[in-house]
Amino acid sequence: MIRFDQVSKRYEGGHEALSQLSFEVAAGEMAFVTGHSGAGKSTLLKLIALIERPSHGQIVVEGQSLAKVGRGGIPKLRRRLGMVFQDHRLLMDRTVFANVELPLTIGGIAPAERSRRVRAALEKVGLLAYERQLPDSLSTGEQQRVGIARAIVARPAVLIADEPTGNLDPQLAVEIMGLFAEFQDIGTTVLVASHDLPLIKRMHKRVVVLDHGRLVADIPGEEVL
Ligand SMILES: Nc1ncnc2c1ncn2[C@@H]1O[C@H](COP(=O)(O)OP(=O)(O)OP(=O)(O)O)[C@@H](O)[C@H]1O
Repeated sequence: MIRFDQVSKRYEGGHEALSQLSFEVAAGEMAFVTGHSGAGKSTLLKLIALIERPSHGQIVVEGQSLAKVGRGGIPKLRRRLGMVFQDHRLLMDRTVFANVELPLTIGGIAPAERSRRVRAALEKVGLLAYERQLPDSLSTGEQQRVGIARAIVARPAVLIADEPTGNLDPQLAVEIMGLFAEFQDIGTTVLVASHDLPLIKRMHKRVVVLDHGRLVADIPGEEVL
């Protein structure tokens, strides 16, 4: 679960990127965050991942108040959190397998278990045949799927994604969103930032709308037509 309680964020020297934001995404729920460019979508996700800290208010992830997580506790929190970025941030000099394996290596998982889980994650995103390749030899969409495999390999309770389909063709974008919905089906809490309204509408999931850092609408999935 993810809970924001009266959260505001002001960047140093900047205006307020988020203003008194309150909402909750229940465990096992999937929701989209949308809004214009600069509305605060990325900021919201960065606060969940502790890439940024709020100026005011409280954020709780999986029952843990983030204000109580110090620098030293960040890796532990991130182990329960899968993160997908638009630019996927893969290590280009490592194989697909090694990229996906990374969170498990950091998490101290034994090699045999790591291999099993990496292959399961690659199979899930349809890339098992590419495990020995370098990311450069893959298409943009395939690289994005490697990023998703890396985000889910440690079976996080919460999956957050920032514009995960931003540079993909429409067909592939639909497939990627379908993958996120599958993770929700197995109990993962999923929060996806996207400005692709036609795609969001196809998914029939809850939509939280931001406008200049404020929550201006919260539409339940069954009302998303
Ligand atoms: N590191 C930063 N320092 C100062 N201001 C920032 C910083 N990051 C974001 N902002 C500002 O905060 C506001 C919200 O930005 P944010 O990136 O969260 O919006 P967004 O909805 O994700 O936009 P986009 O769709 O263009 O990615 C914007 O006005 C942006 O200029």
